Amino acid sequence: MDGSTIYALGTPAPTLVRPGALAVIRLSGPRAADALVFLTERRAFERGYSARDPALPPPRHMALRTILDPVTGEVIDRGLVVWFEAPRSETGESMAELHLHGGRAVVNGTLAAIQKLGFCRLAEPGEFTRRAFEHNKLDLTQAEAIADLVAAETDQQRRQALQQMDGALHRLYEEWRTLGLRALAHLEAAIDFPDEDLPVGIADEVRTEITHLRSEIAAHLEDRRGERLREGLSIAIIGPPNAGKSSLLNLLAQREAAIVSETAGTTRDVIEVHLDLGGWPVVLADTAGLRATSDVIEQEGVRRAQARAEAADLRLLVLDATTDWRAEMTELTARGTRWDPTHDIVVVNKVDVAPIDAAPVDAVDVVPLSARSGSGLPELLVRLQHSAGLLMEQGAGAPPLTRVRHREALIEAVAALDRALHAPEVALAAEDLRLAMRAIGRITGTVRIDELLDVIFRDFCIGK
Ligand SMILES: Nc1nc2c(c(=O)[nH]1)N(C=O)[C@@H](CNc1ccc(C(=O)N[C@@H](CCC(=O)O)C(=O)O)cc1)CN2
Ligand SMILES: Nc1nc2c(ncn2[C@@H]2O[C@H](COP(=O)(O)OP(=O)(O)OP(=O)(O)O)[C@@H](O)[C@H]2O)c(=O)[nH]1
Ligand SMILES: [Mg+2]
Repeated sequence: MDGSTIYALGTPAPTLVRPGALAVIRLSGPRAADALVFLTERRAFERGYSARDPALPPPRHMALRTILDPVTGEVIDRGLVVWFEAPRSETGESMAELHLHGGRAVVNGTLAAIQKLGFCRLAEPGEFTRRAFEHNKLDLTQAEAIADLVAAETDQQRRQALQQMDGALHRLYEEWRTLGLRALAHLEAAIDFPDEDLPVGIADEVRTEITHLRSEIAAHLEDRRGERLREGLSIAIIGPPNAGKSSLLNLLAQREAAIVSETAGTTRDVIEVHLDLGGWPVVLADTAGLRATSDVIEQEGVRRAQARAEAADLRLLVLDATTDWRAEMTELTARGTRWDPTHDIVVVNKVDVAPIDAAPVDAVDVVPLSARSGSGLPELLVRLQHSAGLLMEQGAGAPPLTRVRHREALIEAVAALDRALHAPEVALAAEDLRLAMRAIGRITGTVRIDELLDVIFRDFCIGK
């Protein structure tokens, strides 16, 4: 950190067409209070400023002030201001906030006025949060949770981000580090005070500790719910050509996202729409109808459809009630594509023209639907939410893994623990255990790597 005082607009930049009602500018750093006084008190420059200056409201109390250009004295706005005295602030530094009217001229005029002070600079993306990290207000998993909270589009994403912001992952990973460091201390004791009567290699009780730690981390790595929740549950709509897959996508998306036509083989590319399914974020993909074809472009479409069906968390098989859909269903669910009967769903479409008997087929439930009239949609939504819940629901247990960055570090930790368990010498086991703990420490930031911090905070928005 460079001891500078930084500033940024914390609300969206006002545009000509869309000014905000309000705009908030935040400052952080040793001269935040100076800036606030110089921006609100005409004679501050002349009389010399002190922390007792009446222009400065008591910490954490909002006050109404006239915002002035510090050089010309011109009035820019009349707004509310707050001062947070270090270390009781979001960043742990002295901070000031200006709550302004949201117009372009007001915001740009105030930003220019702050620049004119000569002792503040524009914040880089994520720099406020980074300073909070530097002042131990939060660890890296909590900083990442702030970015997730800002990006959260559904209730469930918000809940997960809040849990992580509250330190759930921080506590879990620090607990593992503590366990590992304890085992390491035992190993080091064995190196320092070798027991001549004992065989070389790690003692049984340390082995048990490491094995236990390894299995906890491995179980955490198995769990994909947290990542799914951040990225969205991937649902693939698949089925034979002309069954109404694109019609169903449009119905669920409530817009004409995909082209619908009576020609079989209309959809070739994968078409994605993002939905909020009762709090679960979903990426719904329409795909090309699955059939053997000599059309090269359609063949590529079928290949993409199959790849998406394979990769998806959940498949929605759409069949055409006016055809021999039972045979089609047996064929597609039994072979051809990946099929998971616990949460994948079969939809039989066009029941407006060909009503069906909705009894299960080969013990698989079918959902009758008319994408045209919308009948059957409520039942389908219930089924979809149920399946999403099965795939995503998190119990009261340990918090789930949420990021590839964490996953990669934990995979590295497990590999190092495995090496430690098989090490021929205690000293080598200790070194591997140390590497495992370093990998976990990188997740929380306890083990600090500057390049990593740059990468993490670069993805934040400016002003966060
Ligand atoms: N106006 C405004 N609203 C905002 C923010 C902000 O910076 N300004 N936030 C920006 O992220 C979020 C709130 N986050 C905050 C986190 C910590 C502190 C803070 O003052 N912490 C002190 C005191 C804690 C206490 O009194 O309990 C500290 O940690 O020492 C303030 C805001 C959302 N809303
Ligand atoms: N009667 C009736 N027709 C429907 C229904 N849903 C879709 N259709 C019609 O079926 C035809 C095919 O619909 P699409 O949604 O394009 O079918 P698709 O499965 O995406 O077809 P491909 O992209 O070619 O694989 C269109 O003419 C639709 O209007 C329905 O519920 N009832
Ligand atoms: Mg289609």
